Amino acid sequence: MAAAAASRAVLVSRPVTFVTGNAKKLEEVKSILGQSIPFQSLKLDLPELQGEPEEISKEKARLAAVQVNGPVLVEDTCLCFNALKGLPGPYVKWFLQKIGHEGLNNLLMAYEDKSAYALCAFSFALSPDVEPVTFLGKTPDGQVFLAVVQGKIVPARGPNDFGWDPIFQPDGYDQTYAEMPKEEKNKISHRSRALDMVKSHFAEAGYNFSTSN
Ligand SMILES: O=P(O)(O)OP(=O)(O)OP(=O)(O)OC[C@H]1O[C@@H](n2cnc3c(O)ncnc32)[C@H](O)[C@@H]1O
Ligand SMILES: [Mg+2]
Repeated sequence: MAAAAASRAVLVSRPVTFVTGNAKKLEEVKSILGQSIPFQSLKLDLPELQGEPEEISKEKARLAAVQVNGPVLVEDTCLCFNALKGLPGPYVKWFLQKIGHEGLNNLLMAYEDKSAYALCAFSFALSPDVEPVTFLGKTPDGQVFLAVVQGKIVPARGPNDFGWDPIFQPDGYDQTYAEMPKEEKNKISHRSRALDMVKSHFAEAGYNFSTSN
């Protein structure tokens, strides 16, 4: 496999830039990718767009690629409540800011079903002129998203240092994301599942990115 990829290596004269305004995302991406994909980062507050996760993520990549004028990686994260047909989804940032962990729990008060899923939609654009690729791992019928972790919404437990981590308990675990050691979250998270697809795509495409500008 490695030999096949190497034989059709595509040399890219610029490094990949991961664009985000969120320091915690960056920390996780760094620790999940390790040395597997060398990248640089740029702190930019991209617009909070509306729509389906895939479209939001793609549009973020288009906007970021124009700013960077080179290869970019971005992601958009959603927290989706099944009882609310997927909301707050991509709008969770505002919900969290306005009503907090307790408010998010209260949204589900009227429902027996507390199940939820975390989804990370990464997009990669090779340049501003190339249509971005999005990594959701969707099956042809659109039902299965590989970049998803199923779980449930619980009253907040654990350190409050990253978003909605204290209220999301993944299926099969008795700890919330916030209670888990970071390495454990990074092994099983929506972000690491999505990054597995990014890594495979880069390997298949044979990209060999420059490490300096
Ligand atoms: O600049 P970008 O990359 O867009 O960063 P952001 O903070 O605006 O992030 P999103 O638009 O993707 O909004 C997702 C919201 O979910 C939060 N979030 C993202 N990943 C998370 C994770 O793994 N655990 C808990 N909260 C997370 C994040 O802090 C936001 O409030
Ligand atoms: Mg954002």
